[in-house]
Formats: sequence, structure tokens, C-alpha cells
Amino acid sequence: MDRRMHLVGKVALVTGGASGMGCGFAEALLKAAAKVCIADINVETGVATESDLRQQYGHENVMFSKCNITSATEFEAVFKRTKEAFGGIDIVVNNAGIGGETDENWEQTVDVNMKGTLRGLRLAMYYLSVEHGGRGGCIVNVASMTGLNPNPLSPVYGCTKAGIIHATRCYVVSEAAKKSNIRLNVLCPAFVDTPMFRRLAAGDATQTIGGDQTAVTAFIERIGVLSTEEVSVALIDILTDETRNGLILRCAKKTGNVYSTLTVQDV
Ligand SMILES: NC(=O)C1=CN([C@@H]2O[C@H](COP(=O)(O)OP(=O)(O)OC[C@H]3O[C@@H](n4cnc5c(N)ncnc54)[C@H](O)[C@@H]3O)[C@@H](O)[C@H]2O)C=CC1
Ligand SMILES: CCCCCC(=O)/C=C/C=C\C/C=C\C/C=C\CCCC(=O)O
Repeated sequence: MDRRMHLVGKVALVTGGASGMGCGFAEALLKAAAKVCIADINVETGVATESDLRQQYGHENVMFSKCNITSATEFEAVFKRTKEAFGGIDIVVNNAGIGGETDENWEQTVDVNMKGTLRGLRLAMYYLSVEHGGRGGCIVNVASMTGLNPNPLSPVYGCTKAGIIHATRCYVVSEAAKKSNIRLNVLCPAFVDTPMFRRLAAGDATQTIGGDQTAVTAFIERIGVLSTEEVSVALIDILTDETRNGLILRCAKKTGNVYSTLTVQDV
């Protein structure tokens, strides 16, 4: 039996799609002939990305929708708009996220990464579910290797990413996912060359709880840095291979792509 999900004509919503990894994901989906809504808080970059992608992949296949994922109203409006414009939603990539560990910004990191992603996950479950007019599909949540490996420089960020991993695992075993044939997986990249990463690499003091930048640089050199195209290949593999469900996909420059589950202990 063919277990590939063909992406031609499929409709995807990608949060944080204006730049960085999200923009790479949008482009990879468009190359596979899907239709994409990029949702992002940054209107200027979002409109520019929309225009660029429209020129390359067709006006009718791309839309930008302004959305702050911390706003329930804005986020729900994006789902509605995408469904109206493209006739349904098959794929949701909850990718938008920020770094930030200072006394002033750490709660914002929780609001965006944890609450925002949970909001996107809940909306995706609703809009993909058959009982609410959906047609099943695939949800990919973007966490990070820091959600699995402890990192002293970014405990809050790491916690939000661990939360995203666990939330994904919980929804995977839900009746709602099974009833509507919704697959859920979580992507855990190590460093990827994006504006967010470049801020960290440049020593932006608002991104970590501080420390020796020489050590950060050495750490980055040891781990290596992926391109957005390399992470996009991982995303497309998750989407197209319908046997992929409930999985954590670690992506790192030196180790490549490694799928796993977390062990569940019998109690
Ligand atoms: N770059 C890296 O090394 C890694 C990044 N990640 C995760 O990948 C995801 C994407 O990150 P990058 O592309 O690196 O970052 P980025 O900063 O380059 O792009 C993030 C995008 O999300 C948007 N965004 C931020 N807050 C938002 C909000 N409240 N509502 C809607 N959109 C919002 C930004 O405007 C931006 O376009 C994030 O969740 C990040 O934590 C995970 C592992 C490694
Ligand atoms: C193996 C660690 C991979 C980290 C991947 C990641 O999520 C990168 C995010 C980049 C910028 C976000 C800002 C800061 C927090 C993230 C990671 C801190 C790691 C710093 C270090 O120990 O060198």
C-alpha cells in the first residue's frame, strides 16, 4: 500500500512563516505544490515574504495573515481565513517561537512558545477534526533539542520546548486524533541558521541567562549549524511518510535526522 501523503494541493498553515525556519518550511511546501498560509506577527517581513513566494510559486498558492499567536482572536481568525481562502486545512506547522531569559522577557518566552503553541495545537486539532468539518491531516510542532537535553543557559526556553514535546505526545494518544486520522509529530532541531540563531551567536544578552560567549561559540562549533533547507527536508519527510506518527525527530548537523519516541513507563 502507498503510505506517502502527497502534498499536491494540500493546504498548510505555518506560524512564524515570515522568516527563518518557517519561511523555509513554506517554500519547501510550495515546491511540493501545496498551498500555504504564512502567519506571523511581523507584518513588514510577512508581506515581503508573501510577495516573494507569490512571484515564484503563484499568487493563488500563498497568503500572508498577520497573527500574534498569543492572541486567541487573531489566531482563530487565521485558521478561518485559511479555510475560506483554500477550502480546508490539511497541515499545521506550529513553528513561531522566541528566545529570552532575562527578568524582563522570560514570561514572554513562556507566553509565546508554550501558550501560543498550545493554542495553535488546540486550534489545529479542532480544524482538522472530522466532526468540525475537517479532513484529518498532520500537525508538526517545532520544539528544539533543548527540550530534550538540559541546557544551563536557557532553562525557560528549554522548558517551553519540553512542554511542546509533551503536549504533542498527549494529543497523539487522544481519541480525537485517532477518530479523525490526525498525525502529530515534533521536530527538535539543534542550531539552524536563522535570524534567531544569529542573535544568539552574536552574543545578544537577552537570549540566555548569560555566560561566557567564547563557550557558546565553542558549543555552536561543536554541534554545527543546519541550513533552513536541511530542516525543511526533515519536515517534508514527516509530512509525506504517513507511517510517521507520535515521533520526535531530532535534527543536527553532525548526527543527521534521528526519529525516536520517549519511553512510557508502565505504572
Ligand atoms: N534557529 C535555531 O537554531 C532553532 C530554532 N528553533 C525553533 O524554531 C522556531 C523558528 O525559529 P527561527 O526560525 O530560528 O526564528 P526566527 O526568529 O528566525 O523566526 C521566528 C518567526 O516567528 C515570528 N514570531 C515571533 N513571535 C511571534 C508571535 N507571537 N506570533 C506570531 N509569530 C511570531 C517572528 O516574527 C519570526 O518571523 C522557533 O520555535 C524556535 O524556537 C528550534 C531549534 C533551533
Ligand atoms: C543543542 C542545543 C540546540 C539549541 C537549539 C535552539 O533551540 C536554538 C535556538 C537559538 C536561539 C534561541 C536563543 C537562546 C536559547 C537557545 C539555546 C541556548 C544554547 C546556548 C548554549 O549553550 O550555547
